[in-house]
Amino acid sequence: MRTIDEHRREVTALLSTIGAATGDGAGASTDHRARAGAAAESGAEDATGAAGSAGTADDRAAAEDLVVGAAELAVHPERYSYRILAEDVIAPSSLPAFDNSQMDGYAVDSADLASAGAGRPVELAVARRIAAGDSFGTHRRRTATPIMTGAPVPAGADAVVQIEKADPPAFHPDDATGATVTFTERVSPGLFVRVAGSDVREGEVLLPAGMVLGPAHYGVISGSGATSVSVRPRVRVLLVSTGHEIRDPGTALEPGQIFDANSSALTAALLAIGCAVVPAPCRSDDADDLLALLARHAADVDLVVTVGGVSAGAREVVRDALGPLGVEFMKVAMQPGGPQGFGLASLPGADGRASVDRPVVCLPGNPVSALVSFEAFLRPALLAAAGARTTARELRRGTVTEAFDSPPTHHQLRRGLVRDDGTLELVGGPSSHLLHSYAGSTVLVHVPVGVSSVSAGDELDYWRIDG
Ligand SMILES: Nc1nc2c(c(=O)[nH]1)N[C@H]1C(S)=C(S)[C@@H](COP(=O)(O)OP(=O)(O)OC[C@H]3O[C@@H](n4cnc5c(N)ncnc54)[C@H](O)[C@@H]3O)O[C@H]1N2
Ligand code: MOO
Repeated sequence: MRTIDEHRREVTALLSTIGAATGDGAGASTDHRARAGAAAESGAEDATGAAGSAGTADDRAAAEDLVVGAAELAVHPERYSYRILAEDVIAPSSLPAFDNSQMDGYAVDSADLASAGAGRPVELAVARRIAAGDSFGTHRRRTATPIMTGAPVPAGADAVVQIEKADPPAFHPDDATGATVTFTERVSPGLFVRVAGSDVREGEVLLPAGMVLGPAHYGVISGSGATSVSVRPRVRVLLVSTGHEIRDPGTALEPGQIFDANSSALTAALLAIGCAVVPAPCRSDDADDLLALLARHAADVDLVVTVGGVSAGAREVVRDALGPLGVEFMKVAMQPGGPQGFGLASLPGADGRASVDRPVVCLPGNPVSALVSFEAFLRPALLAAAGARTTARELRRGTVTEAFDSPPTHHQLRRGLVRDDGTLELVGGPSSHLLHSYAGSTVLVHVPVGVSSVSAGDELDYWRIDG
């Protein structure tokens, strides 16, 4: 039996072949594949070796150009979710681009206020007002220049005094003549001046390759004046949930049949990390039916994920169909999610076309097992394959609120919630059919191998699953 870490490493190594292994070119558009070296370049674990085994991957684009702008984001939101930078973005300009005021107030030369203090007011003549958007002005000594937040600090001024600290503590009207203002505090040079380049300098790395783009990233891209960035193509996943008992929600069930939960759950999980998903359930336990389904779709995807049909039943459609084609099945010392399979499979082509090699990952069919397996293996491996800088969820430690048993031969992943006081509350039992309990959870709590009982107050690792 293998450990969670061993299995994750092997699945990660397999998925690092995405692009390289799909070297037949069938159905591939050149701008839609990750290149062979992509995962290796981004530091994916064990990415060497397996990558580069097929020669035609280099002619596939490793990146797509993504136009960045509010209108595009609003009109095509699907293009912008979970995009991963293909290369470093270099800052085309400094941020801020020029020295500007952090406050509404008066730009001054700090030397003019050197003698100011309580009972020692310094009175300055009020100069012409500068607003945000005005061009660079010049500041004369022994004056105070009214300046608004974001306006360029005029040459000759080196500090800004907030309007609240001035006397009077409000701006004079535009048309006031001969106005003066009084200050009773010294100021240090640089006070409330946002210096050009203090956030990022022109030519520096604005965002590194592998960054997953979110609101602040899109903002800083636009704020620096860039209009597009280079992102990784989405990894295309064929999702095959299996079982002759599963039916589409909305249809009538015969006795013994159940609605398909896994297709929706795994599609959502894959979309959430930026994959393009082709859901194609196989409602049959016949290996030939599954192979025919794979033949129809495999050439158009980078990865096949199956769900169900991997345990020890009399007919296990996934084992039966894919075992002979190169997929290995094994048990991981994890509960739920014990039975697993993966491998590079030589899949039949449609309509007599040549077979295609595709990485295949086989998850167990119990819905909680499938989602936990996604969390433990598929998610990190796919993120590495897609070139993400961070592939692992952040591990935290928390104190559990109740005692429970755990199988000492297995890692156990229990579902739970983090209470307001930071303690961990378990949700539902350990069984892998309890999908409703999973839906009410925000964390997975890890009980390591070797632990047979946990007491209230014990500390365990956990990670969030709600983001
Ligand atoms: N004799 C043994 N039996 C089982 C073992 C074992 O080691 N020896 N392992 C158990 C464990 S652990 C798991 S997990 C499951 C894995 O089974 P399969 O991957 O073969 O999955 P299925 O048998 O197809 O389904 C299991 C369970 O989940 C339900 N299911 C399947 N697909 C869906 C779906 N799309 N939506 C909702 N529910 C689904 C299915 O009806 C079954 O109840 O095997 C144990 N057995
Ligand atoms: O290990 Mo299974 O995945 O409990 O249901």
